[in-house]
Formats: sequence, structure tokens, C-alpha cells
Amino acid sequence: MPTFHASTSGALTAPCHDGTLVDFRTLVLRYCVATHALTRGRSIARPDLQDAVADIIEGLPMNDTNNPNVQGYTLIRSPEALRERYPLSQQAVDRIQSYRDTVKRILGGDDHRLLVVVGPCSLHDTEAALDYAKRLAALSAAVSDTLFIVMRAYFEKPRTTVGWKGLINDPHMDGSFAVEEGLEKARSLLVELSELGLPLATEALDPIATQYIQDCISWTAIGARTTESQTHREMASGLPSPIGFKNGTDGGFTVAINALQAISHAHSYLNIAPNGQVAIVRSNGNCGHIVLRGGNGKPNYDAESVAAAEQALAKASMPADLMVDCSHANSSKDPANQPVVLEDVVKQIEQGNRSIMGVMIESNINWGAQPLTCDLSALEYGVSITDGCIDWSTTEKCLYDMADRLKGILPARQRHA
Ligand SMILES: O=C[C@H](O)[C@H](O)COP(=O)(O)O
Ligand SMILES: C=C(OP(=O)(O)O)C(=O)O
Repeated sequence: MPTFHASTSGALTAPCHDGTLVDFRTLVLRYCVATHALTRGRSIARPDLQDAVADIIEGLPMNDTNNPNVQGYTLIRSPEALRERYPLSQQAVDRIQSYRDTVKRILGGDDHRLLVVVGPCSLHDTEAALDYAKRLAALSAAVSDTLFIVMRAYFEKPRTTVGWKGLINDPHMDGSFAVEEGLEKARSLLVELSELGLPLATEALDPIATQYIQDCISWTAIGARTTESQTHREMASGLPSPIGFKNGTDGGFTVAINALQAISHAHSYLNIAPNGQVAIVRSNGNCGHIVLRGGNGKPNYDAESVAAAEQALAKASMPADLMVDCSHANSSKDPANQPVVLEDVVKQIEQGNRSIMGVMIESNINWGAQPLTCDLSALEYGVSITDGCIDWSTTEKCLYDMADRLKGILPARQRHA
């Protein structure tokens, strides 16, 4: 790794990628010229930029007290630059705005439909994701009087300990962590999915990554492992779509209810501006609801748990808006249990429940999950590489059945008295 040396004149110099000795100011200048060209949309040879960046970053001494545990930094393009490269059409922008408004109307009880967040646990194969989305778009149109369907487009996976952290973090799924490529893959796929006319949901995990993709998203989850995190609550208060806070991994509602209260306020926090510069963000505050996903080895989708969640929300003077996650601890991570949970939820609504405004289902083209192995060509098409999912035919059956049974009930339901 090259390091900078002070010459007798005091100038910092370092050996460049091509072996020549270059001073620090020249390297910074090369980098600025390259990024300026990029942000202005001019094409520049990618290696020029990479070399300029690598020369600067690798030249910076890392053995200071601030960074003893950091191997290095790789600068990447700004959110603005990626958005310019993969823009949404005006039609998609208008649709996304109307999808977000629909989610808010469902929360307020002004749209009687049930919000259904359904799709793969994580997306790892672009072709399979588009295949799934096309099927879901057709199904969604057929049940749109009763269900408002939003596709799970999850690119970030929070891990209990370690494991593949999703397409953004490791797009080649081989531990090479090409995060910039991951952001590019995620954004280009989100744009393609958005153009199909399907509302999209994701989990917002990395506060910086959100800046690259959130314009495509109509409903956002904050996961069970981060619902209690102040950083995630601050970020959520500034995100453009309504938020579903999962209950904590212990199965309790309190941290999710506290999170809802936190995001209803404006916050000031550190993140990056669209041009990639570190900035203080001043948010307006946001709205959302809790998601019951079970925990601590126990489910919490049953009528008794739902009533307890309603009481906890009432005690906190929060509206009774609940989504039930049919997967995760509610299914003991066995996809075969998801239809069982869904059946229970539909029965609760048939029997007069007014607080359940949505469900979440982990579904894919094919059943179950497969381990991520070194030989990627051995992966089965349309099968999750994270949590197990129900397959497409089960998904169709579940959603058509639910729409059929709730068709006459939801329009008459007074969600908020
Ligand atoms: O939804 C996915 C998983 O439940 C979540 O990422 C945690 O997975 P893990 O417990 O296998 O790490
Ligand atoms: C990780 C997820 O859920 P949870 O945070 O509930 O574990 C998920 O929905 O993908």
C-alpha cells in the first residue's frame, strides 16, 4: 500500500498506481476532475477514476489513532450521480407518490383495502425478481378492489450474527463486497420494477444506502434488530414513505411503539446530502405503524396478542394500526406455517377485528430456501438464499382466497371509530 512521504520542501508525495511519484495535490486534482466529469454526466474511463481514488485513499496513512481498525476507504459515486444514471420516469415518480398516499390512507382508515407486503425474503437474482414482479403485478390487478399489494424488494439483510447481508453489501455473493456495484444493481432493478407499475417495499438498514434507492420505495420496514436504534429512528423520520416498525426480537411491542412516537417528531442528524457530502439532515417527522412478527420463540399474531398490542397502542395514545408478519418468529421460520398465520388473521378480520391494516408474507417463485454455496451456478432458480418462502402457487391461492373472503367485509369495516 503506497504511503505519502514529506519531501524536503514539505510537499507530500506518493508512488502512483503506474509507479510514478506524484504529489498529493495532483492526485486530489485528478480525482476532482474525474468526479466532476462523472457528476456532470460525462463519460469518463472508469479506471481513471478508480486509479485516482485508489491512489489518494491508499496513500493516506491508516495507522493513526482514529483508524487502527480500518484497512482503507473506497470512495464511491454520490446518490445524485447514481440517480442520474438510473432515473425514474415521470410516470413512475407520480405513481410512487400516489402509492405512498394510498398507504397513508389505509393507515388513516380512508382506504378500506388491506395492505399486503409480499415477496422474496431477499432479492439476489435480477431475472427471477422481474419474473416474480410480473406475476405479482397481474395478481395485484385482479384483487385491487380488496388488497393493496406492495412487493418486497429487499436488498439489505440484518443478520443475527453473520451471514450474507444482501445484494447491496455483496452483489457477487462471494465475499468481495463490491458495495458500489451492489447499489447500482439494486437501483437499476428498482427502477425496472417501478416501471412495471408495482409499489415496492424495502427494509432500510444502512442509513446511507437509503439515499441511493428510497425514491423508488412506497413502504419501508425498520427491522426487529434495529427498531430500538436511535440512528434508524432518526433516518425513518426523514424517509419519504410510511414506516412499518417490527416489534423487537424479544416479541415485545414497547420498542416499536416508542419508535413510532420518536419518528412522529422532527429530528436533526448526520447523513449525506444528495451530492454525497456529509450533512446535517433536518427531517419533518414521518408516520407508520407496528408490525407483529413474534419473537423469543413465540408468535404474536393470535387474537389475544393482537388485543394486547391494541391496548399498548391506546395507552401510548397511538392509532390502532397493526400489520401482521406471517413469517419470521410468527412462522418459526417455517414457510409452511405462513398460510396458517394468514388464515388466523383473515378469521380475526371476519370476526370483527378493526386494527389489522396489513399483512406481510415471504414468498418466492419456488418453495423454501437454499444455502449460499461457492458454486453460484448450482443455485436453484427462484429459491430464497435467506429465509424460506412459500412458492408462487401457494401465494396465488392465499391472496385470491383472502381477497374473496374479505371483499364484502373490508368496505363496511370502521377501522378507526
Ligand atoms: O429475514 C431475514 C432473516 O430473518 C434475518 O435477516 C435474520 O437472519 P439470521 O438470523 O439468519 O441472521
Ligand atoms: C429481517 C426481516 O424481518 P425481522 O426484522 O422481523 O427479522 C425481514 O422482514 O426481512
